Amino acid sequence: MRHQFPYAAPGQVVGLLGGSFDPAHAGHVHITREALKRFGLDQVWWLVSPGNPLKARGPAPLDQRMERAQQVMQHPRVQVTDIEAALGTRYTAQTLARLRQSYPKVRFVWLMGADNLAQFHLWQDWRQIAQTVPMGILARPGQRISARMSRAAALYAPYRIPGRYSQLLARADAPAWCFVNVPMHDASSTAIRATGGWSA
Ligand SMILES: Nc1ncnc2c1ncn2[C@@H]1O[C@H](COP(=O)(O)OP(=O)(O)OP(=O)(O)O)[C@@H](O)[C@H]1O
Ligand SMILES: O=C(O)c1ccc[n+]([C@@H]2O[C@H](COP(=O)([O-])O)[C@@H](O)[C@H]2O)c1
Repeated sequence: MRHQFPYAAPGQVVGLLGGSFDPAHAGHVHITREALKRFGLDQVWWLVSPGNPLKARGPAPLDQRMERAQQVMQHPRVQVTDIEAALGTRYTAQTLARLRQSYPKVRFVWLMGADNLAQFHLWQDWRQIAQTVPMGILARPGQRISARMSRAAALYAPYRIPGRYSQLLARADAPAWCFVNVPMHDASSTAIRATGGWSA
């Protein structure tokens, strides 16, 4: 398997969008483009996961998900990577620790959809993640309330940057997070799998 470690210049701000991408879809592309703009990011790297530790069902093979993701996401400032397979990490806290070691002069921002903020307190070392990297949260249909009411949102409420100041997130010291009410896109991998979308 070919592993890819992208280049980032010292001082650049890189958004990380981790996901199963099983398969990648227009919703992923939409939030990536919005994140680049709203958080003033230099780049976004997709981290195509070897397998979400909280999902019982294994995803499609990584090579297949990488290939589809590369077809779907084409933008000069976005890289589709299998960094976690290369590092041998599955837990985000471990991935972030390794990336910060490998790219000491790069600022990372963790990106996720609102559904993942709602579940964030179930992740391994979630407080450590929140205290290490700024987090940019993007609206997702049906998830606004559960995200805002979540345990992580409550614990880190004093550190929330209002959406209208989203450009400040990347340069803020963690903990810092920002929920942006971007126009919503209702694509989901579950819906695509249910309609046999992998064969499309
Ligand atoms: N339509 C969308 N709007 C906002 N965020 C999204 C959207 N689709 C995916 N995301 C976010 O992108 C990241 C990767 O998502 P993932 O690959 O799990 O896709 P998914 O559509 O949520 O998949 P599944 O339905 O299998 O759970 C997650 O942070 C998720 O919240
Ligand atoms: O580290 C964890 O405990 C953890 C638990 C659940 C999900 N994640 C990460 O969250 C990202 C989104 O996962 P998914 O399956 O919802 O696309 C992906 O990078 C996963 O590795 C991480």
